Amino acid sequence: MPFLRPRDAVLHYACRPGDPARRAIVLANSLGTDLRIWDGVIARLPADIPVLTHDKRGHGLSDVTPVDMATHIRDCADLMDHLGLRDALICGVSVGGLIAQGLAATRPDLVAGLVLSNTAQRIGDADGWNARIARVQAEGLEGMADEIMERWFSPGFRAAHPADWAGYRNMLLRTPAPGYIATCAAIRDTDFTATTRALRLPVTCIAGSADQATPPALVQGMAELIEGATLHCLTDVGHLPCIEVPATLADLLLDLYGRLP
Ligand SMILES: O=C(O)CC1=CCC(=O)O1
Repeated sequence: MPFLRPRDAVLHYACRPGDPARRAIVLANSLGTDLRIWDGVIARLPADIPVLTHDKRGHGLSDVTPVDMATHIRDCADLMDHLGLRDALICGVSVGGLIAQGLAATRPDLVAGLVLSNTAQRIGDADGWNARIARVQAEGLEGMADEIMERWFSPGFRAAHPADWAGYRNMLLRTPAPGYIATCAAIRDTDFTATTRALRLPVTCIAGSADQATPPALVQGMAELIEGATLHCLTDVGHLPCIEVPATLADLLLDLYGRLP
C-alpha cells in the first residue's frame, strides 16, 4: 500500500512490479471510485507486465485538495516518473480517460498507446456538473447515490451481482464529498477536443451499450476524432466494463498492448 507525496498532496498507488524490461500498463479511475475497480482486470493480465493504479486526489486514500484536470494529469505523470515508467499503455475509464488523453497530449514520452473506456474528449456540460455539485453540497453523496449507480451499472449486472452492486455503492459513499465535488468541477472545466484530435498514437475506444453516463454515441464521437482509433461497443455493459466484464477489458488491453510498436 505505497504512498508518495510528489508535490503538495499524498497520493495512494499500487504498482505490481512485473518484469521491469516489459512495457507497463497504467490504469486511471473514474469519478467516485478507488483503485480496487481494476482488481479483476489486473488478475487477468500476465504477471510479468508491470501495472500501476492510483487513487486520484480526493478519492480513496489520497489527499483531498482543490484540483483541476492538469493537476490530476500531473499526479499520474509524477507517479510514473517516480517509478521510472515510460512509453506505457494507458487505460482510463471516464474521467480517467480524460486524464489519459491529457497525459498523451502533454507527456508523450510516457504514453505508447491509449485504451479510452467509456469516456470522451468532453464529458457532460457545465449546467449538468454545476447541478450535480449543488446536489452533493446540499445532500451529500447519499442523496445522489442511487441515480449514480443507475448510470454506472447495467440492469443485468445489478440483478446478477447484488452484493457487488451494494459494495460499489459503499465505495461511492466513502468518497469524500469535497474530493468528489473538486473532480466534478475539473471535468466541467475540461474540453480536450483540440488536443485529442491532434493525437497520433494507437488508440482503442470502448463503449457500453447500457452506459447512461457516457453513451455509445458520445464515445463514437471521440473515436471519430482520433485518426486510426478503433471502437468496440460492449453489449449490455454499463459505464464500468473494468468491473462488469474484466476479462473482456483485459483482452482488449492485451490486444492493443501486443500491437504497440
Ligand atoms: O458518475 C457518473 O455519472 C459517471 C461518471 C462521469 C465522469 C466519471 O468519471 O464518472
